[in-house]
Amino acid sequence: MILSVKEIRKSYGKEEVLKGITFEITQPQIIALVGPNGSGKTTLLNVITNLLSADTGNVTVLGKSNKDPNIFREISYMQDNSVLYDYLTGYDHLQFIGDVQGITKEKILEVVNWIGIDSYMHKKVGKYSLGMKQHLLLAMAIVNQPKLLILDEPLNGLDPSNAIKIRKIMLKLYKDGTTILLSSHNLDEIDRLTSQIMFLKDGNLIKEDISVYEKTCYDLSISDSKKAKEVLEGYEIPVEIVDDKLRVFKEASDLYLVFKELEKNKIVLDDIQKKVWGSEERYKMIFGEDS
Ligand SMILES: Nc1ncnc2c1ncn2[C@@H]1O[C@H](COP(=O)(O)OP(=O)(O)OP(=O)(O)O)[C@@H](O)[C@H]1O
Repeated sequence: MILSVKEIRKSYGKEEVLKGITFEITQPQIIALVGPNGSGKTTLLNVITNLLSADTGNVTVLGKSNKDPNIFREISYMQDNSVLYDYLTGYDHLQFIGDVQGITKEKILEVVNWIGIDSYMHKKVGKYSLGMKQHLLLAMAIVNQPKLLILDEPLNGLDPSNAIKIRKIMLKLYKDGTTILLSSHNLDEIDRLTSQIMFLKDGNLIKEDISVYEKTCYDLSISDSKKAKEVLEGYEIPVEIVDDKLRVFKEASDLYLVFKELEKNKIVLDDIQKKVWGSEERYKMIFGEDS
């Protein structure tokens, strides 16, 4: 078991932000935590890493309670840049982690090189751009070669080429066996990283593997969406009713069976629209178009 989160509840005053969050990560994977501003993503990540106490519930990380400080030898948490000290250099930050965790200078320099912060690691952080700070935070998070890497908005403030670079680094870490749990508002980047998404809505998690929806889908305007849904689900064709239309998650070449079944059941097809499907569409369905 990599991560087990059970029945976590957390309130600030009267506002209950997390209403009994439960999930498990059993296999190495990349998993994204997605939700509107203020939905509780940072609160949940802070509870998982024990920076914040939950009101009820418990968390175990790699078989140990998250209250055990030794877990930070095997996991890392990349928070926002408020954890950085302006008057220290990037290298000072890394060296401090190295000293606490017994990481060699060679290993630190290897990570510095890989993340590409060598040219400015001896400058004071107060002079860094937002993107430079994000790179340093990532270097600090991976220098201990964590088995579980938790990242709060790692792509925040990155231009497209740096977002691509950080994505490649995350994919390489995953390939080498690191499990990554990240929160992000950048749904396009998430689609390139993973299909495993946890949507945080009204204090509850909706956990989905969006790859089951395929990458394209078709919205069919038909005479009886409800009946068509029943019929097609009998053939294990993934469908959903959206605004009275029937959304079919199939490639064009597989639609023949759909049309055949509609005809057989005397369901009239008026219109068909192709849609490209990704986490953004799923987000809009869960939170509404305007969120
Ligand atoms: N220390 C605190 N005291 C009181 N309320 C807080 C505190 N921290 C967070 N909140 C409230 O809890 C809710 C969730 O905040 P949180 O920062 O976890 O959301 P988030 O999903 O990470 O938001 P964002 O996407 O904007 O970073 C918000 O309504 C916020 O105002």
